[in-house]
Amino acid sequence: MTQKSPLQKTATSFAEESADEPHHEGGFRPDFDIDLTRGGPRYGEFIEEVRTFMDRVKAALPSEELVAEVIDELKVLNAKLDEVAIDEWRAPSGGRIDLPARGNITLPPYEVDDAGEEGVHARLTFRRYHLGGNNAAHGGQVAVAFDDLMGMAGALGSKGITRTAYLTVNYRAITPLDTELKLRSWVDRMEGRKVFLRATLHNGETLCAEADGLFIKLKPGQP
Ligand SMILES: CCCCCCCCCCCC(=O)SCCNC(=O)CCNC(=O)[C@H](O)C(C)(C)COP(=O)(O)OP(=O)(O)OC[C@H]1O[C@@H](n2cnc3c(N)ncnc32)[C@H](O)[C@@H]1OP(=O)(O)O
Repeated sequence: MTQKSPLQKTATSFAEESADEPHHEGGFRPDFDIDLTRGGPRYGEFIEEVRTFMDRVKAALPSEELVAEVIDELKVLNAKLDEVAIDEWRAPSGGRIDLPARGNITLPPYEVDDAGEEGVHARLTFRRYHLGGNNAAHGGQVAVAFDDLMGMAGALGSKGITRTAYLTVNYRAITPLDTELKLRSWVDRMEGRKVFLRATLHNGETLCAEADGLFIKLKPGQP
């Protein structure tokens, strides 16, 4: 890979700065610049197909026969993937920071435009599998996006590994599906291990939701 994304650049410098600290076996480990070749060059395409599958499942009215057929095919695929299951630290899903949402299938697919101590700017699109009702994103999915991208801003802003203590989301307007939205998250202030964060989610000029959260910097070894 010749060009690094903003998140890769920041994660690399974060990992370098953390290199002298005691190895952290708890929380989220700071070794972000790990092998981005895991899963191979088509891993992102694989994750995208999984997301498309979830969209199709959410939208489908399948016949009894089609349900049976899909079950049989899924059983074959699940058995193949079960053979290559590995621990969370080495699985590419969630660790491929070169891919949308780090290749994590449970996150709404986002692209980070800018990430650093000042905060994170990302674009994300909720889609059919995130449906709450009437073409709007499920509020829990909005909270997932805030949690992850505020956690990222918290980690980069505090140069530490943080966990969410509380997260308050205010839903201001419908969050549409299949629309590119902008999420911004930033550290508001820090008090010792307490990292207070804020975030906004916009559809153009419309504020869809905003959040404030407290993330706690973990002590070495803390789960
Ligand atoms: C580059 C790639 C990046 C990649 C970035 C990837 C980002 C992923 C982000 C995902 C983040 C998550 O979802 S994390 C998963 C969801 N969260 C969790 O499971 C956390 C569960 N809770 C816990 O583990 C714990 O309660 C902690 C760690 C949050 C805090 O425990 P602790 O470490 O023992 O700290 P504790 O002494 O209790 O509290 C420290 C201070 O915070 C205050 N405090 C603690 N909790 C609260 C609270 N809910 N509300 C108010 N205040 C609180 C205390 O009063 C105290 O204040 P004072 O007396 O000092 O004033």
